[in-house]
Amino acid sequence: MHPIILASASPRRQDLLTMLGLEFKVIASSFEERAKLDPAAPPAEQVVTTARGKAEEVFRLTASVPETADSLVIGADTIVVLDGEVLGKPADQAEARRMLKTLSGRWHQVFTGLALLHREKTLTAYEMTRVHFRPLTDREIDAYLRTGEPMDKAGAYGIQGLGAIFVDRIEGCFYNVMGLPVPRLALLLKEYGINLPEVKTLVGTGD
Ligand SMILES: Cc1cn([C@H]2C[C@H](O)[C@@H](COP(=O)(O)OP(=O)(O)OP(=O)(O)O)O2)c(=O)[nH]c1=O
Repeated sequence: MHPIILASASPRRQDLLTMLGLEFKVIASSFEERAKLDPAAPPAEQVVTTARGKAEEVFRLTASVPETADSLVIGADTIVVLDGEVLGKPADQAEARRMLKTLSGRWHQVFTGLALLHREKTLTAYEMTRVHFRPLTDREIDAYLRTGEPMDKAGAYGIQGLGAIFVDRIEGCFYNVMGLPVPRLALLLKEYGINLPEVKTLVGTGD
């Protein structure tokens, strides 16, 4: 099995790969995320381009070293999109407050792009999840900001954390919002011969 390298500093992404029972190393990518992006490009293209950029930067390091030349490098990128506006990680509290106010009481989309780079094959994909926030009061937003949770997350919220109290509807993959579309990633990993444990259906197998 190819050694897996996660090109991400995101603790959520590390948690999700661990949840899948995968062994992997982490080499964070310092790829300049948004600098080179065409802001008019479709969100799916933006997250795939950025995920690929993150993975490529790490792949260049690992591919040139014999011990890691057979590695499979995984890059990911998550953005929140509302009315066509991309909400990345907030620059400061003021921007986080503005993001949460615009998300309040409305549907938005979360896109995560994936890039899997191996010397023999590169695969990319993206997933989109629709998330609805109930209306938020300014007091709730300020209290949430004081927790610090918004600051390292696209759209200034963490659905897997306290941000869960804002979400009253979701359509699509939950883990995609958190930063890794797990079902889609499992399908891509099969293309590299990495088959996550077969989950036997308990009904009707008899064993
Ligand atoms: C919407 C949402 C985003 N996020 C996180 C996932 C990502 O870590 C972050 C989006 O920023 P990213 O740029 O995708 O990732 P990152 O900077 O955290 O890590 P790296 O670039 O090294 O891979 O927002 C949540 O944890 N929960 C959520 O509900």
